[in-house]
Amino acid sequence: MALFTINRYLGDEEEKESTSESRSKALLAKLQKQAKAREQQSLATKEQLTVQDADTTQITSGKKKRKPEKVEEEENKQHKKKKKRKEKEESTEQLEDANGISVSVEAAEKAITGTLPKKKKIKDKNKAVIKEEEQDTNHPSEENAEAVEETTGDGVEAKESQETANGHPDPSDTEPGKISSDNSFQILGGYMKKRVQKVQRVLPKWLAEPDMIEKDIKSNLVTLSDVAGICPALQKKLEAKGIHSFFPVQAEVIPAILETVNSGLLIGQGGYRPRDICVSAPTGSGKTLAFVIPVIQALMMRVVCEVRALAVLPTKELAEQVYKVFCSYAEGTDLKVVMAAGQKSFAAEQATLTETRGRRCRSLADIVVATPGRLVDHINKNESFSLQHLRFLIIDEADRMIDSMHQAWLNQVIKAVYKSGSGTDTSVFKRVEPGPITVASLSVPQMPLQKLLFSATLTQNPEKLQQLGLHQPRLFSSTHTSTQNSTHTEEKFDFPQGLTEYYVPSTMNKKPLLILHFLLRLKYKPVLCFTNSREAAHRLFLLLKFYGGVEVAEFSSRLSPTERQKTLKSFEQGKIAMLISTDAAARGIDIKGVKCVINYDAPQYIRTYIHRVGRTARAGQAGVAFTFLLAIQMKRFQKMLLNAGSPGLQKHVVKPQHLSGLESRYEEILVELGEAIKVKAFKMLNLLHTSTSVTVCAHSE
Ligand SMILES: Nc1ncnc2c1ncn2[C@@H]1O[C@H](COP(=O)(O)OP(=O)(O)OP(=O)(O)O)[C@@H](O)[C@H]1O
Repeated sequence: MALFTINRYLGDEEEKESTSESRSKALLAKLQKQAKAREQQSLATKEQLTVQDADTTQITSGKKKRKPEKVEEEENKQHKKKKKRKEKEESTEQLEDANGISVSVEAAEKAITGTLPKKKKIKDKNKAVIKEEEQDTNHPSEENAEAVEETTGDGVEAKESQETANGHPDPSDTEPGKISSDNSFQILGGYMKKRVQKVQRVLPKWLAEPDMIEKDIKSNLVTLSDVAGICPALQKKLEAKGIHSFFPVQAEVIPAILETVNSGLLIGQGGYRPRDICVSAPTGSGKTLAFVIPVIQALMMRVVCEVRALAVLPTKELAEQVYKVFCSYAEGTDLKVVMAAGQKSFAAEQATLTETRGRRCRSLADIVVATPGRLVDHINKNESFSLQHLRFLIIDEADRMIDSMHQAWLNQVIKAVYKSGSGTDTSVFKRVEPGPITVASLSVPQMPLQKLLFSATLTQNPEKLQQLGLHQPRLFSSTHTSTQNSTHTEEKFDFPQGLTEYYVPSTMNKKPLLILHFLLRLKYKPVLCFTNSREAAHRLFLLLKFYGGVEVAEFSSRLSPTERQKTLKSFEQGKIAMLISTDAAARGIDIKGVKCVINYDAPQYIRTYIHRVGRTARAGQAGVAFTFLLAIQMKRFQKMLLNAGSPGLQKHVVKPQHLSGLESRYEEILVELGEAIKVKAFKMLNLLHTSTSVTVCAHSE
């Protein structure tokens, strides 16, 4: 007895037949029937074609009835012209034939192939009809001319072939804008201008629906004990440093990170890899503590010293700032924090990172704070530097760090993290670069690497974020981006609550007087003033220094890292009334007590603006920002701020009489400055000349 019966469906008729022979017979009969039907159909079509060719006038009149009067008139005019042209052509053709001087293309083709092309055959038939009619009437009517035109050419042929192929009329005949008054060719596209449909912006769910962070710091403080998971020792330390409650971003993000280490550092919650965390919160909202506290809390019970947390920042100054915060909270624990940002020589940094005794290397750091360049140097040149136990990768100023991805620093870090992934290691420290989840990949738990991203202007561009290779990211944000009706491409950002923004209409010549007015007459000190280039910062610094009256300093790449460090310290201590800086101090720098930011040169990009003005109004405090705008910059700047979600930009007009008192001294200063620059340039030239001649002498010796 057969175990299985396979039934094949062969149609209703076949189902009735039981034997295979009868089934195939039935199938054959069916196929024959179909073939016969098709034969008959094609015969009928041929007959129809002949009838149509013979009686073109009838078809034309039938078609004509369907056309509106205006179209008909237009067509008649066109056809009259064409008819005349055709008659002319035909007469020349006939003449040429009669004289035997020229041979037409069709005749040549016929001579070669023995047949005429299909289209030409129809055309010839029609020509014959015209000739007959001409013989009859000697004056062809407009109707006849139209009939000739309508039945000749591709229009009819295409229509017929379409009808026979599909069994439906050609839709191009019924579509407006596609009917050609001249059917000798077929128009494929319409003339109508169509509005291009805007593409709806669709964000991934994690970006579109973030965990919301309250914007108002002051009215949303959370007491330290209300945030779960922080040990009493750390709470004490916070209080000792004047932190009595957490800011909203800290109250949301700290528990979320601590939750991912509930089951220990080696595996994520429930054995799963923890989700990466992205935080987008305004400048000065306390993002640094939002990662420092949970990382210290998670690592403080560690037994072996290995690099478990790595914070990457774009500049030396920022790295140093974050390093100091880590150090202050790691104090009293076994944790060792090391900075690798190029402040010291490579060898000196290497000595603080690793130690080699005999053939054994060991890490001297639990937490490393680095800039991308130096980090890559240590990965490539320091063999003892290992990231194989890295648990947290913190990327601060994440949007800026994405822009520096061309340096491929992240790839190098990831490579170093999964370096030991040979597949033979079966310990819990085994690390294999995560791929698609399979039973095999889940069978051995491995220590996860979790990325923590922070920025005040985190990009919402999924394409850019994708470069970071995030794992099921979770976003904490104070701005909600609606996915509904969001066809615009502008990104919205959050501005600090205590910030008041002004623009000051100005001209190029008035800008130096304006800055003098703000510095000498208004009580906004200390002021942080931004220019768009280091040359501009230096010129302005010289001008204000020559003018005198207040202490000013410059901050740019013109200074060495040590000079910059000193300058920042003096500014923080209140020894400098105005710091003139390039965008080197625009991001992340936390200087307490900055009451006012002045954009001497208007920033070109919204992100630059947000970070610059974010140096004031920090930690829920109040602050003002002024931007000097030339008339030509006004419209674009206002639009840029409006699109970014600025709460309001106000106009601040400085009356000319306020500046007039400063003018005479300013003129004198310009002369003095010119002299000084000349002397300086002369000295520089002299110096250059001496050094060149010394070199030449040395070479000649
Ligand atoms: N809970 C808190 N209570 C009091 N002050 C705090 C608290 N948290 C942070 N601060 C202070 O707020 C200031 C700004 O914090 P932080 O530098 O972390 O801001 P940020 O969000 O990183 O800013 P930016 O985006 O500009 O880098 C710092 O001086 C910090 O000491």
